[in-house]
Amino acid sequence: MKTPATPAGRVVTLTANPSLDRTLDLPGPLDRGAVTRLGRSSTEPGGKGVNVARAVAAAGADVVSVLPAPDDDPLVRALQALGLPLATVPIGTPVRTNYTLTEPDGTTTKLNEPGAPLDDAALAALQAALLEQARSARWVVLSGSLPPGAPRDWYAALVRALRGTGARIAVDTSEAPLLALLAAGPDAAPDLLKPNTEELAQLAGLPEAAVADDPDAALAAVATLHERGVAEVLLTLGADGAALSTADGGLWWARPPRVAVRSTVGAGDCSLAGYVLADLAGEEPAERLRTAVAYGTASAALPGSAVPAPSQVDRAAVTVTPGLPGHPAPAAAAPAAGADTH
Ligand SMILES: O=P(O)(O)OC[C@@]1(O)O[C@H](CO)[C@@H](O)[C@@H]1O
Repeated sequence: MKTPATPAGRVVTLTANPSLDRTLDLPGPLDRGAVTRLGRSSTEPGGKGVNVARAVAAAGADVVSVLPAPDDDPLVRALQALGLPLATVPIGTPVRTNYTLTEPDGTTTKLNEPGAPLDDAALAALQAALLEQARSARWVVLSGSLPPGAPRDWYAALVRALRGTGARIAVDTSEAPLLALLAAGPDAAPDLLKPNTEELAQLAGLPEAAVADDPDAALAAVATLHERGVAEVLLTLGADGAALSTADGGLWWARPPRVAVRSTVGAGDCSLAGYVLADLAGEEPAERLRTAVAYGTASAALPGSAVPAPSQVDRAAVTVTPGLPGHPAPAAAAPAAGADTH
């Protein structure tokens, strides 16, 4: 496995619903109804696109994070302190706070607020800021839930508007915005979609276990995404790593090493960042997948929403094989390395 070249090209991320991520470390299993004395707690800038941007920036690549927030919001100040290039659209409502409860065995519980509502003017300003930044981009990453006020098919409208820029488009979302995106037709299909098994099941109209436990069902659901115009599907599989399926028939599975999981929050975002970084470095699909899983694994070993530096990412420890040989069911109970439940 050769050392990847330096990533070349600009990445733009959109986080329409950013967050401050407040992580509460529980001393034991969550005791519902009781008073718990907390150990460490911390607050980090978050939101899926923000996490992708932070990981891309940590790798030294050119990135800008587009998001709505008041100019003096703690999220903006935290990202400025990290030196992350920002294109913010000012709004009047503070950024939401999302809560993460982590238990000593790695179990992670997320409590996400709905987010600051965006009116039509804010949505138009956000789209304009995105298109302006995307003009010089190799990749545009649209990530996370949509805030109150955004139409559920907004990502579809953005993909259509972005097509003229020539940038490759990745989308990572769930529930209604995901369903609306895939229902919108091939002209709204992103180049890359990053579902986890829960999101793939939402798309297939099946319970999660039906695709998580049955590779044939998962592959059938992925095939329908290609039929709807999605070129590449990066399917994150939690403890089992990830699979990459390409519209020209390529299929690989990457298995992570086992590591002690601190927090799975942001592991999927870091996987997506790794994939994009490898693409910017000119890597072939199987190596893009390897890098994605290495980044997701490194993220899961870090606390809260922390993103890994390249020195913490071990690509050589990830095994990539064609197809889905001996595909085991993802661990249902205990989260493990690379787990992507959030
Ligand atoms: O509510 P959404 O937008 O679906 O997800 C938001 C969020 O859970 O995603 C990130 C982890 O992927 C966190 O930084 C953030 O709190």
